This record gives sequence, structure tokens and C-alpha cells, in this order.
Amino acid sequence: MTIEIASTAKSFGGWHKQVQHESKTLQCTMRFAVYMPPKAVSGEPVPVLYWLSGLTCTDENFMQKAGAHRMAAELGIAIVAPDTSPRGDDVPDDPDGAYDFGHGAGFYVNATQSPWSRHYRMYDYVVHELPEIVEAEFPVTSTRAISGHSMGGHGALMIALRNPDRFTSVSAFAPIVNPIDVPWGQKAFSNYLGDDAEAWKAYDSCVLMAKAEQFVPALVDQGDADGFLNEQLQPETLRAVAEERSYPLELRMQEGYDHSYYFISSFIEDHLRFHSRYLGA
Ligand SMILES: N[C@@H](CCC(=O)N[C@@H](CS)C(=O)NCC(=O)O)C(=O)O
Repeated sequence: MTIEIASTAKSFGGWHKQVQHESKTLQCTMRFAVYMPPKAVSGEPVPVLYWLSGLTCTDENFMQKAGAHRMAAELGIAIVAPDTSPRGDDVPDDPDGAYDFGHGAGFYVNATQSPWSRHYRMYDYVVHELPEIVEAEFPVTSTRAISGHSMGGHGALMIALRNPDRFTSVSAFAPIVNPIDVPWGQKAFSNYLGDDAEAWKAYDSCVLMAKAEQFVPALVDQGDADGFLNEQLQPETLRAVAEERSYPLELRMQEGYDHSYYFISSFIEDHLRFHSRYLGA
């Protein structure tokens, strides 16, 4: 595997790098971002928090706007932020150019429907190819946590619920918890996965949590002034499942916060400290 370092910048004693590579899973050139804390830079392997961003994002939004580097440096945690979809002129996009499907909106699923199935395999990319590259190329351990925002919060919860042995802990900001039941999820899943809604359930956190046999500690923050709260996010549905199953979920409603990175940057320290307890960082 060949990777190319597209940019490097020192940050809080560690390094932020953008990494470009040919993805065999997604059949296109991809870029992801890595933050390496000072501990890793001095040669001691550190655990990794994978961050999955929301609609319209690239590898840049979280790294530039969340203010996570200071705490990751202090705790000795690496952060890896992939792009949110396959990219490039050969990768089909929403025919109307909508922001909630296609480029920037891979929804972390493996598409089964034409023309999406050739490139849109973000589930396999995040679960398998990305950690393989990161663990081969950087001074990290194979101890992993996962977090994300909105569509990426859906991705983080769903991936942790499906892979409890691969992640020590999961957290999310304003996640889409029940995509099979809300417009963003229904549009994406019907196109990527087809009309049979049974197939969608494999990617729905509420469905997965209801039948989970192994628990991954979970923290979710949700702003109550988030414009997407009632139509798209509906975290109370996940709370009800967690209570029913005695799942270790802490769901915090945060008064006055919206859907933006101002909200994420206000609570990212709590999320990093939460993960560090399980990562053994
Ligand atoms: N209408 C908005 C909806 C998309 C949106 O709110 N995206 C969130 C994730 S769901 C985001 O993180 N946007 C990028 C940013 O704030 O940097 C847009 O086009 O930006």
C-alpha cells in the first residue's frame, strides 16, 4: 500500500497530516486526516479515536473546527478523520446535486444498488481498510474508539454496535439514531440499499442496539436548539431502546446548542476524556 502525505502541520507538540491513497475498497483516490499527539511523535504507540463527520464534510471540518488537538495531545490519543464518501469525477453523485446524498454523504454503508455499489462502500472502508493503513503506517496500537457527528454519529454508533470487539467505546454528537425512520436515512438507504427496508436494518443503531449481545460504553450529546432534532435525529428513540436493554448509554440534552461545530467544540473535551478511560491512554 502506498500513501502520500499531502500536508503536515505541527499542532500542540504533535502533528496534523493529510494522507492521500488509492482505496481498493472505494475504487478511487481518498484523503484522510491524522492527528498524532506528542507521545506518538516521540515513538510510543498510542490508541486511536476514529472520527466520522457529517453531511457535506471532508477530512478537514473536524480537524479545523472541533478544537480537539489540545486534549488529544494531553491524553495521548491519535485521531483519524476520513472523508465522508468516495470522491472524484468517476464517482456518481446526487443527480440534483443535493447535499444529503452522494458526494459528502456516503452514510457509512456498503451500497448494493447500481450505480452506487462500485464506489460507495464506506462501511468496509472505515471498519477495515482505513485501520489497516493507519496501523501499518503510523505509531499507533490497535486499540480503537469511534465518534462522529450527525450522519457520522449514525456511522459511529452503528459501526460500534456491529463491531463490539473492534472498539472500546463510542460517542456521538447529534447522531441520526434511527435512519430507517427519518427522511435523510430513507433517501440514502433506498438509493444505496434498494427498496427492501429489511436490508436497511443492518445499518440502524436503534435496531442494532435492541438486539446487541455485547455492549460498548456510549456517550451521546444533543443540542436542544438543533434545527434537525425533531425531523432527523430523534435521540429519545435510542434512549428508549437503551433503557429497555440496560445498555450503557449516557445521552445528554444540552440546552441552547445547535447542530454546528460550536456545539461540538464545546463538548469535545468530555468525549476525549470519556474515550481515554476505555482506551487506556
Ligand atoms: N445545509 C447544511 C446542512 C449540512 C450540515 O449541517 N452539515 C453538518 C453535518 S450534518 C456539518 O458538519 N457541516 C459542515 C460544518 O459545519 O463545517 C449545509 O449544507 O452545510
